[in-house]
Amino acid sequence: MTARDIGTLAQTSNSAAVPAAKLELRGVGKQFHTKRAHTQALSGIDLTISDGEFVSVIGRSGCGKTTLLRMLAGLVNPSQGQILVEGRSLWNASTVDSSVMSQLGVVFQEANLFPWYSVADNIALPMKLRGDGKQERMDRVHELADLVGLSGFEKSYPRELSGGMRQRVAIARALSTRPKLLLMDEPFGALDALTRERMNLELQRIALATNATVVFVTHDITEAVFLGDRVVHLTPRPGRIHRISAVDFERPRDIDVQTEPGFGAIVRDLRHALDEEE
Ligand SMILES: Nc1ncnc2c1ncn2[C@@H]1O[C@H](COP(=O)(O)OP(=O)(O)OP(=O)(O)O)[C@@H](O)[C@H]1O
Repeated sequence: MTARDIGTLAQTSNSAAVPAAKLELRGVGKQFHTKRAHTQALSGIDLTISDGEFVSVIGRSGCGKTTLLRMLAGLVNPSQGQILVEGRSLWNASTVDSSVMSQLGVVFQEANLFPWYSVADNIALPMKLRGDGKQERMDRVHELADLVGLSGFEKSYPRELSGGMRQRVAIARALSTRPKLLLMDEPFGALDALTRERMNLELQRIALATNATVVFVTHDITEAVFLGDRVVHLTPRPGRIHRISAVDFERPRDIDVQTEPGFGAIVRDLRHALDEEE
């Protein structure tokens, strides 16, 4: 057992055998103070996410979805509460624990690729930055290109790819260091409906193949329900968890699951809950 395992076990309530949750938020809140406004972006967020779980986050504009994800990604420090990744604190006051950070992969709405790097070099960049050798990087690039359906495009440049392909490069890059936790903020928001549907299927396949734990922010209720094991609905001012809906359909899910009455009922409930906020 490593020192880290011991630390993880020590921080669980039952040190006998219960492993720490993959991700745990305890009383997390965030205020922003600017010259013009004090905003309570999030308040009292309690959420426990288990290993391999896919959690979608939805809510109206301004309810704190991106702030939540940015805190999980180590980009914004919480004003209150604690974020634990496998029992280890991500933030120590305003300082982020880089050893916890290395377990995370992040994908934003924009693919944010380096235009002068090939697909392979974009995918391998996080590995290069942490000092992995060239052969290891090349092997991993081919493995990932295959996983995200980009085999044969390794030497292409971002400008030669479609929007969906660029997003797949971004996903491959985020997966390159084998993160245990994948954080995605509206990754398919800029794509057309059909491409988005295909990307949903791809992402589900990738999440199952890698057993990654995923936190996925979206405005799209159908996408949230299709992908999620649970859907967290945030309400604004301040951003709080309004409710959490479980989605129990078996995986892998086919797009046709969306026509099942049970699926429609979950979507309808969430839509009504969002409408009631008006
Ligand atoms: N850096 C910042 N400085 C000041 N206020 C901020 C900052 N970032 C976010 N906020 C405020 O915090 C609140 C939550 O913003 P956030 O971007 O997290 O919401 P969101 O749910 O992701 O919105 P959208 O769906 O429109 O992307 C908003 O009121 C926003 O104005």
